[in-house]
Amino acid sequence: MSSTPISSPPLQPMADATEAPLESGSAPASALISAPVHRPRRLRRTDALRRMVRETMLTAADLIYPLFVMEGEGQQEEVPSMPGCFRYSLDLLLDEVKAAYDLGIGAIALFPLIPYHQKDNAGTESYNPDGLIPRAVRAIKQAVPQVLVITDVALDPYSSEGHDGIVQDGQILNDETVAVLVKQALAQAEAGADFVAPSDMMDGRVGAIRKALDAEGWINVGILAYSAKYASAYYGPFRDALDSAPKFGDKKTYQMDAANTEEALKEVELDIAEGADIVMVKPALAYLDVICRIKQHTNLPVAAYNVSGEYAMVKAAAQQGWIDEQTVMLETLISMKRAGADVILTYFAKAAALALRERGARKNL
Ligand SMILES: NCc1[nH]cc(CCC(=O)O)c1CC(=O)O
Ligand SMILES: [Mg+2]
Repeated sequence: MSSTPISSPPLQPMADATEAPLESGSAPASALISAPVHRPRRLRRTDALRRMVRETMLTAADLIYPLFVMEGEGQQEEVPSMPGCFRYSLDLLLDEVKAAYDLGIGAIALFPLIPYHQKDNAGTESYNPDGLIPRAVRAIKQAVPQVLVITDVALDPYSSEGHDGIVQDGQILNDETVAVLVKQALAQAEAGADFVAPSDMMDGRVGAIRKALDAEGWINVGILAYSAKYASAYYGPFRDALDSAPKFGDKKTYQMDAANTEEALKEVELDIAEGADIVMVKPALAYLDVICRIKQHTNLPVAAYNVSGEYAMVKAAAQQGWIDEQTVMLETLISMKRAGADVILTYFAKAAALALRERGARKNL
């Protein structure tokens, strides 16, 4: 192709490359190029204009901050595969919750590191009323009463097998597990949890938990259901954090196949019928289409879990100097909101809230 010379206007000094002058050119110089009727670039000309027509917003109030808690005092341990992410002993956890709340993050989700000697096949420790999670919930509710406390309902951190259910002959028992999950949820409600979040993917657990909560008078304790939770390799760093990797096999007989969407809609429908208040898709980034479909399918708030492996990928690339961490983080989170998520669980919660504060409501991206 021969290059047609196009005369351009003389270069003007420009203060900010992201702002274009009102008159950036003359009429097309060549008869070969006809002037377009529509010029979408008009709406991208200045920052104020871009902000005005921006379709999606991310705010700290959208975020849930997942936190790892462990026994001890005055201790925090960085998770090696999640730089910048720590397991906290209870006292230090309170400082982290306060710091997050002060940044405008209204909700936290708790996950426990359980010492191996407290683990067994039935996850008995999961419903100990004086266990690590009930103690953490009480302490947080005392120190920062306004923060919404969400507790994870699943056996894996408590399971000697590293599975989300009771194991028998290499199988994960469903109904027997649900009976334990119900006890776990009740212990958490008793401790003061605002929401319980079953992440186990046993069938029928949302209905069983709702029924038990209501029977015990916890009518205002909500259920954030991990409805479409996929069997994903993106959970690796989380399992490092809690030392909860399966001791045998994988989780494919209860978590979903990565290739399925219709099944996600079915899972969501069931959880809604069973009494879920919020439905969740997990992981988020590789499943934006699923978030989008579910958002169109229900009027309930939809949550997305920006999981540990998604966090680790961004951190690792940023540490290499290959990407700009803050901008990629915000771009990633906004993609989840754009797909239809109302709420995002993310290990970036504090960093994102800080970045939004720094950049100001003015920018967002
Ligand atoms: N009930 C288990 C649970 N709850 C949350 C996560 C993963 C979260 C993350 O990767 O950030 C997992 C891991 C798993 O299913 O093995
Ligand atoms: Mg289900």
